[in-house]
Amino acid sequence: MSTASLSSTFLDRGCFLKSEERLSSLAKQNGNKKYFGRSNTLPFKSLRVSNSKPGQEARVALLGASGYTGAEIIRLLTNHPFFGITVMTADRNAGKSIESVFPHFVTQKDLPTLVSTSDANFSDVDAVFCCLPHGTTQEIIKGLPRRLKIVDLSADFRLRDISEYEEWYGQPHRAPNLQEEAVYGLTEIYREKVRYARLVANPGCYPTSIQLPLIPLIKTNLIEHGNIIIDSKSGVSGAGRGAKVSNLYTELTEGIMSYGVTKHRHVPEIEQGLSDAACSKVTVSFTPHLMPMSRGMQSTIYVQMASGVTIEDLYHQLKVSYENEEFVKLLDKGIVPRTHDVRGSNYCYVNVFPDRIRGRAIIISVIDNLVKGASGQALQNLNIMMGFPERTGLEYLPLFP
Ligand SMILES: NC(=O)C1=CN([C@@H]2O[C@H](COP(=O)(O)OP(=O)(O)OC[C@H]3O[C@@H](n4cnc5c(N)ncnc54)[C@H](OP(=O)(O)O)[C@@H]3O)[C@@H](O)[C@H]2O)C=CC1
Ligand SMILES: CC(=O)N[C@@H](CCC(=O)OP(=O)(O)O)C(=O)O
Repeated sequence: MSTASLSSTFLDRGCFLKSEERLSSLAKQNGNKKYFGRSNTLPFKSLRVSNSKPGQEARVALLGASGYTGAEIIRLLTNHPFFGITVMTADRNAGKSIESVFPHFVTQKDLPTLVSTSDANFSDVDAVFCCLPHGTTQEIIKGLPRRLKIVDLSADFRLRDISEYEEWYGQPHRAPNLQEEAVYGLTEIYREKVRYARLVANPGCYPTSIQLPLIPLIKTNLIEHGNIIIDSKSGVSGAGRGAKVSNLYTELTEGIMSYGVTKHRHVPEIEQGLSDAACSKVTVSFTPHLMPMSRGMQSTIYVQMASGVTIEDLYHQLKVSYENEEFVKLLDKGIVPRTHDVRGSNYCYVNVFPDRIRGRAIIISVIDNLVKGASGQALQNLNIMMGFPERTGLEYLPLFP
């Protein structure tokens, strides 16, 4: 596909802000291949594209670079032609080089040394990925210069209702004014709001895997709103890199563990998104499980179809909703989505199956919790906020097996 035809595809889809001339010149600088067209770059192959020197296009600060989602953003940005990382922060690991924390970055010699967040200098920064634990993030983001575009991966700005945040997260909200301007970054659903946002609250991994298939079906009244049962499973990287007894190999291997039963903090986030789609309050039964795998997430969702609706209607609606989307794929009928098939990629694979109980359907959705469930979607959002094509730096095929 030519540069011109690809860029007009982006224009048609409303995913593109730069002028054609600028795109062509940027494409030329990159040998016309890293940025345009589909790359077959293998996941985990660490490449630094020729013009991605820090400062050349957009300068990024990465807060929480020594955590799992921070590392995943570094990996994705090594293949991004327009972002350079100028600041990286850590807490216990402040003062270290990134390769001493993550030896898989040994080839990335031009990454900055980790500093503590309080020592970070934002004068050479245009945008921030905030990969810090929830609860610490509001204070830190409140202190950042207002000219910065921010994508926050924590849960601190996801719930519009401050009292709901305080109830589910057990602490006062420390930046209620910023909450008002935060845009919820489930990209495929809120793309136009993301485009003009200064602060994006990146969705949780479970809510991403659940809302992507359910929102189109709820919006079109194809499923009952009062009878949604969600069973989700996550790889252990979803819990972060911090040491916890419950994440020890011995506690996890050869077993499955339900947790947060009846009270997981993603419930209000899921219900907020589904209620918005329904224009009325939607409640769900949701149980997450920890699986003995490092990354990957599956949500199996049991729904009651509305009166007169068939499985064909559900399939057709998902097809129509996502046929022009790069990162959400409805599989062919009968094909079961597997976490293996999206590993290391920004894809969400979905399918819908008729239950043997008349009138019910089973939806299966898979993502990589660290990519579409966190860092990949965060980059997708920042690309849009900065006017770069949405899939830049995200064109990784899944790593299989
Ligand atoms: N893991 C996942 O799949 C997903 C995670 N998220 C969210 O993204 C955020 C980051 O998650 P993840 O990368 O997994 O977490 P990690 O625990 O792996 O990393 C946390 C990072 O924050 C730093 N940090 C910890 N405490 C503080 C503090 N008080 N002040 C400043 N920095 C601090 C850590 O530094 P150091 O290591 O040096 O101590 C580390 O760099 C969390 O809010 C998480 O809930 C969202 C979706 C999915
Ligand atoms: C396996 C595991 O522990 N997963 C995390 C969710 C990861 C995520 O999406 O977290 P945030 O909402 O904080 O961004 C959990 O259940 O709390």
